[in-house]
Amino acid sequence: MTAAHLSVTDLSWAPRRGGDTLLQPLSFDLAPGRVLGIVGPNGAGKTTLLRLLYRFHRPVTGTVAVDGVDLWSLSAKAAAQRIAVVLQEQPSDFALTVRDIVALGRTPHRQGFGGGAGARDAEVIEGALDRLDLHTLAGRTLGSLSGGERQRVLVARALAQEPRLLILDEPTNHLDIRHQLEILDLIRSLPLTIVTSLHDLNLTAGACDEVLLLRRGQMVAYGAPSHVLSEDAVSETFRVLARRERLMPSHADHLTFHLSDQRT
Ligand SMILES: Nc1ncnc2c1ncn2[C@@H]1O[C@H](COP(=O)(O)OP(=O)(O)OP(=O)(O)O)[C@@H](O)[C@H]1O
Repeated sequence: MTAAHLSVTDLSWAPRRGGDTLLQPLSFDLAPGRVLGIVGPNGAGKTTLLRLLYRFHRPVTGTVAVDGVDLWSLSAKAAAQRIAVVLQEQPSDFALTVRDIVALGRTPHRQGFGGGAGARDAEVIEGALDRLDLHTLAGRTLGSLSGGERQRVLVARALAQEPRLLILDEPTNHLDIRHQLEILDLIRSLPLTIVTSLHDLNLTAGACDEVLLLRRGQMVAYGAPSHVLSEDAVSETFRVLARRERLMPSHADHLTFHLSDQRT
């Protein structure tokens, strides 16, 4: 696996040309192998930004470049050879087995319509099943799995795509705390560049190298978690009273939140 360099310049988006701009121009640079967490209140534009990064939305202004190549200069297939996505929506292929679903990740690498699966495909699929510890579930149908197991299958499918950039939309949604920690641990261990939206700010601080804070379609801050997730920035962006404490003996920072209007 090779990690991508992601470079975003003056990127903005509106549903229609001349319509309301839902994402104001923003720029950032993510070095290969880094994990970026995108955080912000409901409706801040997290999913919109991710959709621009995986070439679902075409920018109104600006560019998304992966290893120096503008995504919109690539075919959809060539983009899918570089970028894989794990979305919140569960697929409807409930009757397919886990191995079938993971094999779908090879689609962008197949030659022509109905191109056959080679020995290398089989090797990559087994590797992805191994990494997500899915061998015992490989023959089960997706519909028979728990939400956490399904999430692992979707990550395995994304890895079978052999991307350089992996994008995840709220990968911890619907997972219990153990599975949340496991999925974030896994994300950290992958030798890829990763962009993920997350709601839990403490998990974000623990799992990400960089954080991008969005509010009403605008980038409020970008950088190290300790810098971006300050009490003031979090309080203002989420309209709460945020307090940061240092936990002992780990020395990790931990945010707690209160409704500000409870004190007035
Ligand atoms: N295609 C669209 N047409 C019109 N409005 C849209 C479109 N896509 C998103 N929006 C609006 O843009 C805003 C940002 O939506 P987005 O889904 O990116 O937010 P989010 O930060 O991911 O929210 P959440 O945390 O609730 O998932 C919302 O107000 C949403 O209704």
